[in-house]
Amino acid sequence: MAIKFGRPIELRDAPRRQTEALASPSLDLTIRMRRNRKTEWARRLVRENVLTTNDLIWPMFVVDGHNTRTPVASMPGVDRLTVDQIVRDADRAAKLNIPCIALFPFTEPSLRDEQGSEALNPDNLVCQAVRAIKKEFPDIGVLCDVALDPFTSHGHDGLIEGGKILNDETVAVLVKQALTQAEAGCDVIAPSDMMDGRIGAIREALDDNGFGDVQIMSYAAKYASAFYGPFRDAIGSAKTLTGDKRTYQMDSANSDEALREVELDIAEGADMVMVKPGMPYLDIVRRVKDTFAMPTFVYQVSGEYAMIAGAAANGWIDGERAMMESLVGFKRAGADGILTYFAPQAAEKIRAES
Ligand SMILES: NCc1[nH]cc(CCC(=O)O)c1CC(=O)O
Ligand SMILES: [Mg+2]
Repeated sequence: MAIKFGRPIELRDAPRRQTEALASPSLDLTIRMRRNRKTEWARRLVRENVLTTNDLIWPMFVVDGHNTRTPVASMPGVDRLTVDQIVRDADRAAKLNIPCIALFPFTEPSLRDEQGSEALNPDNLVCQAVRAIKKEFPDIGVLCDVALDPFTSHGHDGLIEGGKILNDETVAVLVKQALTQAEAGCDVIAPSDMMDGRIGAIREALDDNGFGDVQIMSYAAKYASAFYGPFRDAIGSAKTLTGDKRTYQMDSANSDEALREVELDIAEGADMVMVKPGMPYLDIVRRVKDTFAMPTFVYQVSGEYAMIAGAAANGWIDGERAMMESLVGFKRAGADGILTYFAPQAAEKIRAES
Protein backbone atom coordinates (compact mmCIF):
# COMPACT_ATOMS: atom_id res chain seq x y z
CA MET A 1 0.00 0.00 0.00
CA ALA A 2 1.44 3.33 -1.01
CA ILE A 3 1.00 6.26 1.30
CA LYS A 4 0.69 9.86 0.34
CA PHE A 5 0.42 12.61 2.89
CA GLY A 6 -0.72 10.19 5.57
CA ARG A 7 -3.52 8.65 3.43
CA PRO A 8 -3.18 5.45 1.44
CA ILE A 9 -3.02 6.43 -2.25
CA GLU A 10 -6.02 4.20 -2.91
CA LEU A 11 -8.06 6.51 -0.69
CA ARG A 12 -6.59 9.65 -2.15
CA ASP A 13 -9.78 10.66 -3.90
CA ALA A 14 -12.22 9.37 -1.33
CA PRO A 15 -14.27 12.13 0.20
CA ARG A 16 -12.69 13.60 3.25
CA ARG A 17 -14.53 14.20 6.43
CA GLN A 18 -15.70 17.72 6.63
CA THR A 19 -13.81 19.28 9.44
CA GLU A 20 -14.98 22.63 10.52
CA ALA A 21 -12.27 25.10 11.12
CA LEU A 22 -10.83 23.61 14.29
CA ALA A 23 -8.98 25.36 16.97
CA SER A 24 -6.32 22.65 16.79
CA PRO A 25 -5.17 21.26 13.45
CA SER A 26 -6.44 17.71 12.96
CA LEU A 27 -4.63 15.52 10.42
CA ASP A 28 -6.87 13.34 8.33
CA LEU A 29 -4.96 10.12 8.98
CA THR A 30 -6.45 6.72 8.24
CA ILE A 31 -3.43 5.00 9.65
CA ARG A 32 -2.12 5.90 13.04
CA MET A 33 0.77 3.72 14.17
CA ARG A 34 0.40 4.88 17.74
CA ARG A 35 -2.86 2.95 18.26
CA ASN A 36 -0.90 -0.25 18.81
CA ARG A 37 1.33 1.47 21.33
CA LYS A 38 -1.32 3.08 23.45
CA THR A 39 -1.28 0.64 26.36
CA GLU A 40 0.99 -1.96 27.87
CA TRP A 41 -1.36 -4.82 26.89
CA ALA A 42 -1.43 -3.64 23.27
CA ARG A 43 2.32 -3.30 23.14
CA ARG A 44 2.65 -6.81 24.54
CA LEU A 45 0.20 -8.12 21.97
CA VAL A 46 2.10 -6.81 18.93
CA ARG A 47 5.61 -7.41 20.28
CA GLU A 48 7.72 -9.24 17.67
CA ASN A 49 10.67 -10.49 19.69
CA VAL A 50 11.09 -11.81 23.21
CA LEU A 51 14.19 -12.44 25.26
CA THR A 52 14.00 -15.51 27.49
CA THR A 53 16.53 -17.07 29.83
CA ASN A 54 16.93 -19.81 27.19
CA ASP A 55 18.74 -17.26 25.05
CA LEU A 56 21.57 -16.67 27.51
CA ILE A 57 25.11 -18.00 27.82
CA TRP A 58 26.96 -16.67 30.88
CA PRO A 59 30.73 -16.16 30.47
CA MET A 60 32.79 -16.53 33.67
CA PHE A 61 36.45 -15.98 34.55
CA VAL A 62 38.29 -18.64 36.56
CA VAL A 63 41.29 -17.88 38.75
CA ASP A 64 43.50 -19.98 41.01
CA GLY A 65 42.90 -19.96 44.77
CA HIS A 66 40.12 -20.67 47.20
CA ASN A 67 36.89 -18.97 48.11
CA THR A 68 37.81 -15.69 46.41
CA ARG A 69 36.09 -13.30 44.05
CA THR A 70 38.33 -10.59 42.57
CA PRO A 71 36.60 -7.71 40.79
CA VAL A 72 37.68 -6.90 37.24
CA ALA A 73 38.15 -3.12 37.37
CA SER A 74 37.12 -2.46 33.77
CA MET A 75 34.00 -4.67 34.06
CA PRO A 76 32.00 -3.32 37.01
CA GLY A 77 29.99 -6.17 38.53
CA VAL A 78 32.14 -8.96 37.03
CA ASP A 79 34.58 -10.95 39.19
CA ARG A 80 37.30 -13.51 38.60
CA LEU A 81 36.20 -16.60 40.52
CA THR A 82 38.05 -19.44 42.15
CA VAL A 83 36.73 -22.89 41.21
CA ASP A 84 34.53 -23.21 44.32
CA GLN A 85 32.94 -19.83 43.51
CA ILE A 86 32.43 -20.87 39.90
CA VAL A 87 30.43 -23.80 41.20
CA ARG A 88 28.40 -21.37 43.31
CA ASP A 89 27.63 -19.25 40.26
CA ALA A 90 26.82 -22.38 38.25
CA ASP A 91 24.20 -23.06 40.91
CA ARG A 92 22.89 -19.54 40.43
CA ALA A 93 22.82 -20.10 36.65
CA ALA A 94 20.88 -23.34 37.10
CA LYS A 95 18.36 -21.68 39.42
CA LEU A 96 17.93 -18.85 36.92
CA ASN A 97 17.34 -21.38 34.15
CA ILE A 98 20.37 -20.18 32.16
CA PRO A 99 21.19 -23.11 29.87
CA CYS A 100 24.92 -22.72 29.46
CA ILE A 101 28.02 -21.12 30.95
CA ALA A 102 31.31 -20.27 29.21
CA LEU A 103 34.69 -20.48 30.94
CA PHE A 104 37.80 -18.32 30.54
CA PRO A 105 40.91 -18.67 32.70
CA PHE A 106 43.21 -16.14 34.27
CA THR A 107 46.44 -18.13 34.09
CA GLU A 108 49.23 -17.41 36.58
CA PRO A 109 51.86 -15.40 34.68
CA SER A 110 54.52 -17.91 35.76
CA LEU A 111 52.61 -20.64 33.89
CA ARG A 112 52.50 -18.73 30.61
CA ASP A 113 55.05 -19.48 27.92
CA GLU A 114 55.66 -18.95 24.21
CA GLN A 115 53.78 -22.14 23.29
CA GLY A 116 50.86 -21.77 25.69
CA SER A 117 51.68 -25.22 27.12
CA GLU A 118 49.33 -24.81 30.07
CA ALA A 119 46.43 -25.07 27.60
CA LEU A 120 47.23 -28.78 27.33
CA ASN A 121 47.49 -29.43 31.06
CA PRO A 122 44.56 -31.74 31.92
CA ASP A 123 44.56 -30.17 35.36
CA ASN A 124 44.52 -26.53 34.28
CA LEU A 125 41.97 -24.13 35.72
CA VAL A 126 39.41 -24.59 32.97
CA CYS A 127 39.53 -28.38 33.26
CA GLN A 128 39.25 -28.18 37.06
CA ALA A 129 36.26 -25.88 36.74
CA VAL A 130 34.56 -28.09 34.14
CA ARG A 131 34.93 -31.17 36.35
CA ALA A 132 33.71 -29.34 39.44
CA ILE A 133 30.65 -27.90 37.68
CA LYS A 134 29.75 -31.13 35.93
CA LYS A 135 29.99 -33.07 39.20
CA GLU A 136 27.48 -30.80 40.94
CA PHE A 137 25.33 -29.74 38.00
CA PRO A 138 25.50 -32.30 35.21
CA ASP A 139 22.50 -30.71 33.49
CA ILE A 140 23.98 -27.29 32.83
CA GLY A 141 25.84 -26.79 29.55
CA VAL A 142 29.53 -25.94 29.80
CA LEU A 143 31.26 -24.23 26.91
CA CYS A 144 35.05 -23.92 26.74
CA ASP A 145 36.98 -21.41 24.68
CA VAL A 146 39.68 -22.88 22.45
CA ALA A 147 42.57 -20.46 21.80
CA LEU A 148 46.00 -19.99 23.28
CA ASP A 149 45.87 -16.37 24.44
CA PRO A 150 45.16 -17.03 28.13
CA PHE A 151 48.25 -19.25 28.19
CA THR A 152 50.86 -17.52 26.01
CA SER A 153 53.45 -15.07 27.30
CA HIS A 154 52.85 -12.90 24.21
CA GLY A 155 49.05 -12.89 24.52
CA HIS A 156 48.36 -14.15 20.99
CA ASP A 157 45.87 -16.89 20.17
CA GLY A 158 48.45 -18.97 18.33
CA LEU A 159 52.11 -19.87 18.03
CA ILE A 160 54.46 -17.16 16.78
CA GLU A 161 57.58 -17.34 14.69
CA GLY A 162 59.44 -14.24 13.66
CA GLY A 163 56.45 -12.07 14.58
CA LYS A 164 54.09 -14.15 12.44
CA ILE A 165 51.19 -16.18 13.84
CA LEU A 166 51.55 -19.70 12.44
CA ASN A 167 48.28 -21.19 11.21
CA ASP A 168 48.72 -24.90 10.70
CA GLU A 169 51.11 -25.42 13.60
CA THR A 170 48.63 -23.62 15.86
CA VAL A 171 45.74 -25.79 14.67
CA ALA A 172 47.67 -28.89 15.76
CA VAL A 173 47.90 -27.46 19.29
CA LEU A 174 44.26 -26.31 19.34
CA VAL A 175 43.18 -29.85 18.48
CA LYS A 176 45.01 -31.10 21.59
CA GLN A 177 43.52 -28.31 23.69
CA ALA A 178 40.02 -29.23 22.53
CA LEU A 179 40.60 -32.90 23.35
CA THR A 180 41.89 -31.94 26.80
CA GLN A 181 38.71 -29.97 27.46
CA ALA A 182 36.46 -32.71 26.07
CA GLU A 183 38.23 -35.21 28.32
CA ALA A 184 37.42 -32.98 31.32
CA GLY A 185 33.73 -33.10 30.40
CA CYS A 186 33.18 -29.95 28.37
CA ASP A 187 29.93 -30.02 26.36
CA VAL A 188 30.66 -27.37 23.74
CA ILE A 189 34.05 -26.63 22.21
CA ALA A 190 34.18 -23.00 21.10
CA PRO A 191 37.26 -22.10 19.07
CA SER A 192 37.83 -18.34 19.23
CA ASP A 193 41.27 -18.26 17.62
CA MET A 194 40.32 -17.60 13.96
CA MET A 195 42.95 -19.93 12.49
CA ASP A 196 41.88 -21.39 9.14
CA GLY A 197 40.81 -25.03 9.15
CA ARG A 198 40.59 -25.54 12.89
CA ILE A 199 36.93 -26.51 12.95
CA GLY A 200 37.47 -29.44 10.58
CA ALA A 201 40.60 -30.57 12.41
CA ILE A 202 38.90 -30.40 15.83
CA ARG A 203 35.76 -32.18 14.59
CA GLU A 204 37.82 -35.03 13.19
CA ALA A 205 39.86 -35.40 16.35
CA LEU A 206 36.79 -35.32 18.58
CA ASP A 207 35.11 -37.99 16.46
CA ASP A 208 38.24 -40.17 16.38
CA ASN A 209 38.56 -40.04 20.15
CA GLY A 210 35.07 -40.96 21.21
CA PHE A 211 33.75 -37.42 21.59
CA GLY A 212 31.28 -37.59 18.74
CA ASP A 213 28.61 -35.94 20.88
CA VAL A 214 30.66 -32.92 21.86
CA GLN A 215 29.29 -29.87 20.04
CA ILE A 216 31.29 -27.17 18.32
CA MET A 217 30.27 -23.54 18.48
CA SER A 218 32.55 -21.74 16.11
CA TYR A 219 33.57 -18.14 16.63
CA ALA A 220 33.16 -18.01 12.86
CA ALA A 221 33.00 -14.28 12.17
CA LYS A 222 35.23 -12.75 14.80
CA TYR A 223 36.48 -9.25 14.20
CA ALA A 224 39.71 -7.58 15.36
CA SER A 225 38.04 -5.28 17.86
CA ALA A 226 38.81 -2.56 20.36
CA PHE A 227 35.87 -3.88 22.39
CA TYR A 228 37.91 -6.82 23.75
CA GLY A 229 39.98 -4.55 26.01
CA PRO A 230 38.32 -5.33 29.37
CA PHE A 231 38.39 -9.09 28.64
CA ARG A 232 42.14 -8.88 28.18
CA ASP A 233 42.33 -7.17 31.59
CA ALA A 234 40.25 -9.98 33.04
CA ILE A 235 42.46 -12.79 31.73
CA GLY A 236 45.64 -10.78 32.23
CA SER A 237 46.78 -10.62 28.62
CA ALA A 238 46.30 -6.87 28.08
CA LYS A 239 49.75 -5.92 29.35
CA THR A 240 51.64 -8.67 27.62
CA LEU A 241 49.93 -8.62 24.21
CA THR A 242 52.46 -7.67 21.56
CA GLY A 243 50.93 -5.87 18.59
CA ASP A 244 47.37 -6.68 17.56
CA LYS A 245 45.37 -9.57 16.12
CA ARG A 246 44.59 -8.14 12.69
CA THR A 247 46.41 -10.85 10.76
CA TYR A 248 43.92 -13.45 11.94
CA GLN A 249 40.78 -11.70 13.19
CA MET A 250 38.53 -9.99 10.63
CA ASP A 251 38.63 -6.41 9.41
CA SER A 252 35.63 -4.55 10.82
CA ALA A 253 34.93 -3.04 7.41
CA ASN A 254 33.97 -6.42 5.92
CA SER A 255 30.64 -8.17 5.61
CA ASP A 256 30.76 -10.58 2.62
CA GLU A 257 33.91 -12.03 4.12
CA ALA A 258 31.95 -12.99 7.23
CA LEU A 259 29.67 -15.13 5.09
CA ARG A 260 32.67 -16.95 3.62
CA GLU A 261 34.05 -17.58 7.11
CA VAL A 262 30.73 -18.93 8.34
CA GLU A 263 30.22 -21.07 5.24
CA LEU A 264 33.62 -22.71 5.73
CA ASP A 265 33.00 -23.45 9.41
CA ILE A 266 29.62 -25.00 8.64
CA ALA A 267 31.22 -27.14 5.94
CA GLU A 268 33.92 -28.20 8.42
CA GLY A 269 31.35 -29.36 10.95
CA ALA A 270 30.35 -26.48 13.22
CA ASP A 271 27.05 -27.17 15.00
CA MET A 272 26.52 -23.53 15.87
CA VAL A 273 28.13 -20.35 14.62
CA MET A 274 28.88 -17.08 16.33
CA VAL A 275 29.37 -13.46 15.40
CA LYS A 276 31.58 -11.34 17.64
CA PRO A 277 31.47 -8.56 18.88
CA GLY A 278 27.73 -7.94 19.03
CA MET A 279 26.27 -4.45 18.98
CA PRO A 280 28.47 -3.01 16.21
CA TYR A 281 27.86 -6.15 14.08
CA LEU A 282 24.09 -6.66 14.14
CA ASP A 283 24.04 -6.49 10.35
CA ILE A 284 26.38 -9.48 10.23
CA VAL A 285 24.15 -11.45 12.60
CA ARG A 286 21.18 -10.80 10.33
CA ARG A 287 23.03 -11.77 7.15
CA VAL A 288 24.42 -14.94 8.69
CA LYS A 289 21.02 -16.01 10.02
CA ASP A 290 19.23 -15.27 6.74
CA THR A 291 21.89 -16.90 4.59
CA PHE A 292 22.55 -20.12 6.48
CA ALA A 293 19.58 -20.67 8.83
CA MET A 294 22.06 -22.08 11.35
CA PRO A 295 21.85 -21.82 15.13
CA THR A 296 23.42 -18.38 15.27
CA PHE A 297 24.96 -16.83 18.37
CA VAL A 298 26.35 -13.45 19.15
CA TYR A 299 28.86 -12.38 21.77
CA GLN A 300 28.14 -9.12 23.55
CA VAL A 301 31.78 -8.66 24.47
CA SER A 302 33.51 -7.14 27.47
CA GLY A 303 33.79 -3.63 26.02
CA GLU A 304 30.09 -3.54 25.23
CA TYR A 305 29.35 -4.64 28.77
CA ALA A 306 31.76 -2.03 30.14
CA MET A 307 30.15 0.77 28.14
CA ILE A 308 26.71 0.04 29.53
CA ALA A 309 27.78 -0.89 33.06
CA GLY A 310 30.21 2.03 33.26
CA ALA A 311 27.73 4.62 32.02
CA ALA A 312 25.08 3.22 34.35
CA ALA A 313 27.45 3.37 37.32
CA ASN A 314 27.93 7.06 36.56
CA GLY A 315 24.21 7.64 36.41
CA TRP A 316 24.41 8.57 32.72
CA ILE A 317 22.01 5.92 31.48
CA ASP A 318 19.44 3.57 32.99
CA GLY A 319 21.64 0.47 33.04
CA GLU A 320 18.87 -2.07 33.36
CA ARG A 321 16.88 -0.69 30.45
CA ALA A 322 19.98 -0.29 28.28
CA MET A 323 20.90 -3.90 29.06
CA MET A 324 17.47 -5.25 28.05
CA GLU A 325 17.33 -3.04 24.96
CA SER A 326 20.72 -4.24 23.79
CA LEU A 327 19.79 -7.88 24.37
CA VAL A 328 16.45 -7.77 22.55
CA GLY A 329 18.32 -6.02 19.74
CA PHE A 330 20.30 -9.23 19.23
CA LYS A 331 17.09 -11.23 19.04
CA ARG A 332 15.67 -8.77 16.52
CA ALA A 333 18.83 -9.18 14.43
CA GLY A 334 18.18 -12.93 14.29
CA ALA A 335 20.38 -14.34 17.04
CA ASP A 336 19.30 -17.59 18.67
CA GLY A 337 21.37 -16.87 21.74
CA ILE A 338 23.71 -14.37 23.32
CA LEU A 339 26.92 -14.71 25.27
CA THR A 340 26.70 -11.84 27.70
CA TYR A 341 28.15 -10.83 31.05
CA PHE A 342 24.67 -9.47 31.79
CA ALA A 343 23.26 -13.03 31.77
CA PRO A 344 22.47 -13.28 35.52
CA GLN A 345 21.06 -9.74 35.75
CA ALA A 346 18.98 -10.20 32.62
CA ALA A 347 17.70 -13.57 33.81
CA GLU A 348 16.70 -12.03 37.13
CA LYS A 349 14.86 -9.25 35.36
CA ILE A 350 13.08 -11.69 33.06
CA ARG A 351 12.03 -13.75 36.08
CA ALA A 352 10.80 -10.69 37.97
CA GLU A 353 8.63 -9.67 35.02
CA SER A 354 7.05 -13.05 34.32
N1 LIG B 1 40.63 -15.93 22.07
C1 LIG B 1 40.44 -14.80 22.75
C2 LIG B 1 39.11 -14.33 23.12
N2 LIG B 1 38.04 -15.11 23.44
C3 LIG B 1 37.01 -14.23 23.80
C4 LIG B 1 37.48 -12.92 23.67
C5 LIG B 1 36.79 -11.63 23.94
C6 LIG B 1 35.62 -11.64 24.80
C7 LIG B 1 35.26 -10.32 25.35
O1 LIG B 1 35.84 -9.26 25.04
O2 LIG B 1 34.33 -10.32 26.17
C8 LIG B 1 38.78 -12.98 23.23
C9 LIG B 1 39.59 -11.76 23.04
C10 LIG B 1 40.54 -11.64 21.95
O3 LIG B 1 40.36 -12.17 20.85
O4 LIG B 1 41.55 -10.98 22.19
MG1 LIG C 1 37.65 -19.18 9.65
